[in-house]
Amino acid sequence: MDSTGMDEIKLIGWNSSTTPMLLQRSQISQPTLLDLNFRDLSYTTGKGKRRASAKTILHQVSGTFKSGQLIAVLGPSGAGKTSLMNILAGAKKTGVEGRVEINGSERKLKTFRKQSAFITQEDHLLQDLTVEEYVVAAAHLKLGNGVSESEKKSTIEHVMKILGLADSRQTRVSHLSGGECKRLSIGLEIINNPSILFLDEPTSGLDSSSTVQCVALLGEIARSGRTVVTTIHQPSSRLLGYFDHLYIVAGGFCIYQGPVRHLVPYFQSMNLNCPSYHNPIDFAMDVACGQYGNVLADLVSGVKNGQLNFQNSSKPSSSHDTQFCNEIEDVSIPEGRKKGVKRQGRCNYAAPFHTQVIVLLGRTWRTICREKMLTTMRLAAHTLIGLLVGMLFWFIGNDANAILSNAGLLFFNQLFILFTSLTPTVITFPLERKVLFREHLNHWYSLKAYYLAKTLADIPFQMIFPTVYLVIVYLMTNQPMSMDRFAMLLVITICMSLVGQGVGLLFGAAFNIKLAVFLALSCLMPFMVFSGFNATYDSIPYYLKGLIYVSFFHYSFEGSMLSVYGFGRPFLACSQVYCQFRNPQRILEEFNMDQSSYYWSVIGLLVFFLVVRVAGYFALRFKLKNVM
Ligand SMILES: Nc1ncnc2c1ncn2[C@@H]1O[C@H](COP(=O)(O)OP(=O)(O)OP(=O)(O)O)[C@@H](O)[C@H]1O
Repeated sequence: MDSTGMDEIKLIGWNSSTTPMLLQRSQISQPTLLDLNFRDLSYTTGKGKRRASAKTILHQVSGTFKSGQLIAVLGPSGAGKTSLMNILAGAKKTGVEGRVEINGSERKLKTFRKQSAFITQEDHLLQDLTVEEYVVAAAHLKLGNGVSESEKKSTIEHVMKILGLADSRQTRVSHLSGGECKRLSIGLEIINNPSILFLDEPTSGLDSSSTVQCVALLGEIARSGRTVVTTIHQPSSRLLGYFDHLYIVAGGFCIYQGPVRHLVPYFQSMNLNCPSYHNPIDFAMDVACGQYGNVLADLVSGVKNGQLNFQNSSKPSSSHDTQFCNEIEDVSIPEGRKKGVKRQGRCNYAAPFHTQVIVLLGRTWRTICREKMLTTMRLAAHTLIGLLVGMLFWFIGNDANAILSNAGLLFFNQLFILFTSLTPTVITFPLERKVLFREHLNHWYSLKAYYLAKTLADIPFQMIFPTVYLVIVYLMTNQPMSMDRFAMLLVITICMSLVGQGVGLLFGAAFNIKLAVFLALSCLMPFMVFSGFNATYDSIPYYLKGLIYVSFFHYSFEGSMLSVYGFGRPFLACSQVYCQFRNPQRILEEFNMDQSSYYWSVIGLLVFFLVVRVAGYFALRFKLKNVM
């Protein structure tokens, strides 16, 4: 490519309506040339803890995938294609043995993640962003501050044109078709010019025309020097022509590796003749499924389980010794190509930490604001429940005869705020986690940046909803008309909301939706019992007294009571002949709170907020390390 970037490559726009277009090469078309070589890869599930259930999915398979090639990984269902793909992409590490090399040297996973991209079968995308917003955010995160704004802009335009998404730039992801979602997923990953692209079933769910265009596009991406590895289910004969290299897996073994055109001769060399006018892949799948007898062992040894690359000779022979196969060449980069290879830099993210946080913050805010249904429902719930509670406890706040009811109201407030902040998070986060996993795996941003942005983005919403609720309830129940007391109660309520959201995040990070909802709600019960409302400190058995200090309900209830009855509040009104609790100090004594400090309650809640946030971060980190 010339330095002005004016070389042209022919790329096919994906829309069936568009004709092949000539697009200028930009920086996205000059990747580092990387050959991928793997030796004796085995993958066993259920190892260690559950030895009885251990299952070997891949059996010492080897192979070589070269740059500039479009490689299809094929095989019957359950053969181990996805497992192989996950391992090669670095998305699966547990239970894996063997060696993966890049240009002849052992793969360093951190560096490799920067050089490669993995597009999973399901498109885990944020549904409420538009195509343009998604691509712009990806460009800022993946190209970093080293690339000028104008370059980023031209790259964004280029990617959108290549993928035929220019007309859908203002369309939200939730409204895109399956094919458009797939194109977007590919576009987001090629924006920073990765050298190796892994795609798991990129054509699943696409119609035949979109499938051809998808594979043609992948072929063009490969031609520009990238190594493109994709799993695919039974490609048609027409589709087969786009692939350079086939890697066929059956029962966790490699039964063929080599060029597409040599597949039939390879089977012939094993006395397996593909019927005329038969799709060779259909034939290969039938063979792999055992429909032509027990020939898998011969096929596996024919290519030495992937160590050999089958090359047809001009004279077919029935023998299947190595005369038909070339030992896989040394994959270290030829001298001539080394010049074009960029130095593999230190493994850090393209964008600095603060840029990652700013971009993620903007993206998260947009998403939250656009989740109109959820946001409206939350606002409506806080308003309606506030009104209902206000009517139920109408004007009891200054009535010395309704002390227990008022204490119950203060306890309920905290309970309500906790659940309304916890539930949306615990339900939505397991889904959002998949987006995080995909983007983090593809080296978009660090987990720390994501987590900080997530925490900051949620804070305004955790403040607004409790404020709406509290204003309504406070006024309708006639709590003391003092700005200071209202502010103190509001601080406690917002802290409780933040704790609730943190608990939701912790459980949402660690478990799937069903388990997260069940466990989060169950685990809250003991905290609730030790709030000080249901049982006072004096009434709790001595060996359980310590638990009151680890209950954040205790701090929120105590802080609420002190806000309303503490700080020298004057005597309450009495509507009866005699009221036992006219003196607010007596009320606090009754609840064992006369010696308590409001400030310790706030500190207690803030400590909980920090603890659950940090625990949530480590739960995510653990998941990221172990799910992969
Ligand atoms: N974590 C796991 N625990 C137990 N078995 C597993 C696990 N992961 C994969 N397997 C099994 O390993 C085999 C290969 O799975 P894999 O998803 O790699 O197959 P595949 O070739 O991609 O199949 P398909 O084409 O149907 O997607 C399957 O039998 C699957 O049930």
